[in-house]
Amino acid sequence: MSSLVHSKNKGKGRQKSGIDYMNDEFDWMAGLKGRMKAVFGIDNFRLCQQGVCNANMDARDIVCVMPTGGGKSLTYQLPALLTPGCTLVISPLISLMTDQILHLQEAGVEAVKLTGSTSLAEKKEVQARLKLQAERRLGPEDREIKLCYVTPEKLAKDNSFLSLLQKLDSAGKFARIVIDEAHCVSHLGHDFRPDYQKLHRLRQLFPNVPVMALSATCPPAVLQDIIKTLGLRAVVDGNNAAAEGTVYFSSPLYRKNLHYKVLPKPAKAEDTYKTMAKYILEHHPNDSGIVYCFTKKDTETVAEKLRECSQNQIRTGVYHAGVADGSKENLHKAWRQGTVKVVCATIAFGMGIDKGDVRFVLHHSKSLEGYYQESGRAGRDGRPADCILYYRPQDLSTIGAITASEKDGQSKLHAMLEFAEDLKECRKIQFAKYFSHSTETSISSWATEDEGALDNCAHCDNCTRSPESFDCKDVTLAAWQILKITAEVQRTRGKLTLSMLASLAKSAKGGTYDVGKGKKKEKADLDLNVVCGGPVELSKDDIEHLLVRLLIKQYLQEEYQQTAYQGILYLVPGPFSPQLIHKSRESLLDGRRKLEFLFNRPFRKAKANSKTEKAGSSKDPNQATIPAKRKAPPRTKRSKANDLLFEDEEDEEGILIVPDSDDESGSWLTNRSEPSRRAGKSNSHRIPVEEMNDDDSDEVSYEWSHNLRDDPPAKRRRSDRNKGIPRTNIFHEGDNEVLVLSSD
Ligand SMILES: Nc1ncnc2c1ncn2[C@@H]1O[C@H](COP(=O)(O)OP(=O)(O)OP(=O)(O)O)[C@@H](O)[C@H]1O
Repeated sequence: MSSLVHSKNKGKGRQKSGIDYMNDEFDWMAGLKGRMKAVFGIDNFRLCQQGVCNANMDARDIVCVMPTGGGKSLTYQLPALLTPGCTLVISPLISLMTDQILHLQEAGVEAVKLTGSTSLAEKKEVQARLKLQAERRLGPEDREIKLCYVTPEKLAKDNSFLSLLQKLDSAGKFARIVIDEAHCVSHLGHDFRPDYQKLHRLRQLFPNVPVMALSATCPPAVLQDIIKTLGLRAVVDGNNAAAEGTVYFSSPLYRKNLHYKVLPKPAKAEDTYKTMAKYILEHHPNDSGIVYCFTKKDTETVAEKLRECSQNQIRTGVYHAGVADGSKENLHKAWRQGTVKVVCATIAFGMGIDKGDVRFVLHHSKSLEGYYQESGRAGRDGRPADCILYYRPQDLSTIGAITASEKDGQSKLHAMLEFAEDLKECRKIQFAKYFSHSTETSISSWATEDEGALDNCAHCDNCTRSPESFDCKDVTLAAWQILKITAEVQRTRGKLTLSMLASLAKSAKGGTYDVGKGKKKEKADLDLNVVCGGPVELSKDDIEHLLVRLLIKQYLQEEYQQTAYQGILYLVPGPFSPQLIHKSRESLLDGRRKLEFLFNRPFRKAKANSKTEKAGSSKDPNQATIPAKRKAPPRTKRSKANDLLFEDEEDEEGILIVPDSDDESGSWLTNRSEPSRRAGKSNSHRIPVEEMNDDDSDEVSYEWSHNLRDDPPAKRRRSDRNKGIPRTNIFHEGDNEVLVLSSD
């Protein structure tokens, strides 16, 4: 063990079978709690913090997995104050360190950082202080450096710094090595960093200095990789730990105070800015928040537009990798002081950003991983916060083109679309299912002390959605028509984007579309009466949502084409298309087999209202987003068996019948016409699909009230025997039900 004098095994936490580090009877507990209150202003430990602090005080090697914003920092910062010597914290991002150090210095803790961009003078000063510490030559006025933050790159390259650490170790002044974001060690993790792999040297150089690895995401394979790379011993349970081994702690991944919602994204960018500004002014006029954007340019545009749309009431700032370091630090300060309220940022802003009172995070995400991760920046003080995902079906085309070349980009986008299209299943359960599948993290990680992983959260948009706000529609015929159209377009070597396909399917008789490429491009006619017996009798919004659902269910699939200027995503018949398309129109109508999805129920607004829309109109889907009261309705414990064992029914002829329980679609876009009005407009002539315009005199919108709703009647579905579609199984892991998603 470390040459430091630790209170090892002095406490009363040692049980017969092992040490229960969650116990509060350790000798150091009063000291920990006193400093926690005095320095950090925190009264009580949360999640597994107490156990981790105890194991830390006991000089154990530790792996701690806690959700983003859970409070990992306290688990090493607090013990560092009560342990002689300096704790080394390896952290991947300079913004992360800057933020942490600002906090610590404000609290009167001696914390420093050494990175590639540290000035020579500062570096010399820090090293001189550490040297004095190592040589035990600190004067009565000198204060020990308690926490020294470094980047892995710095550690890998700077041998003189390593030698200084060795001196500290020899003097018993090297308290601990903390590796933050430890999943970066593993090439199996989503954020592998080569310099993290070099950290294996630390155990060789400092065999007696305890190591602590922290992460918010650590599936079993990544955990094994971390243990191996860092040279740690096998893990032992923090509640019942053997005297040897790496003490392992984990906390539920679900944070109750985060309210997840998917909101409709208007078709036009200008309208999206207005929608966001309105949302902020109505629900969070004085709160801090983050708007995550895709590109650096977007961050600047959004920041400017939010200011503009709110007549400068929303004070915005910009953060992305291209912002100069000095400006970043200024932004951090302004944000923390509240002179900037809303940061418009790329994902570069986030890791380690520790501002407790972020009350909302707005996303336009391309993956559930991103949405979940970035949502973690909200509500770190434990108070309620909103995590909004803006979505519209056309995101498939725009985001799909961006992610087409990314590893797993398509499957991640599909998962995100499925999440966004879902009007019924609790968001927490959706996350739990998705992450247990995609990261092989046990689904029990989503259980809290009082709630099972598969219990409804009772406060997300789907849990609070009014049953009057959506309809279940039989779209068997519409789906058949769409597939007929795509088959015909494919036969003639044409291509249609989601928007073009929706317009074409909706046009009264048909339209034209492009066939061929470049100079050989020509127009082809498509007569809907001939191809599929007429136009699809759904609104264009509903058709767009239906297209996404058909894509998710593999009746359609994407075809990506890269031009000199841009990537374009087309929709073409998918692997399951033949199952539906070979039916005759008449046989679809016999009612025996149905394809049903949920759609948001539209309501009609008078045009005058839409133009002079007043803040607070309860009918506006973008306004009634927050339940009037945060009070969660009595938790409805769904029957897990009923909840989870939905399986796609497959009739004897092989058509998938999708029950409404989890295959729903919603139509959220505003400013669109209804079928009847649209039909009246374009009967007489054919127009190219790109030119079709669905503007109409009345505005159709959708109710967006999130009232308490009854649980949907559970339906059972048989297994989808088609390749690639996950199946669900449940078994028990301890007291928890474990859901396993597998593909045939
Ligand atoms: N026991 C507690 N009670 C109340 N607030 C706490 C507690 N522990 C930590 N916090 C606060 O929670 C916030 C998040 O803590 P922290 O930055 O350590 O999260 P984290 O787990 O490191 O998240 P990330 O993975 O994003 O870095 C901080 O503002 C911190 O002060």
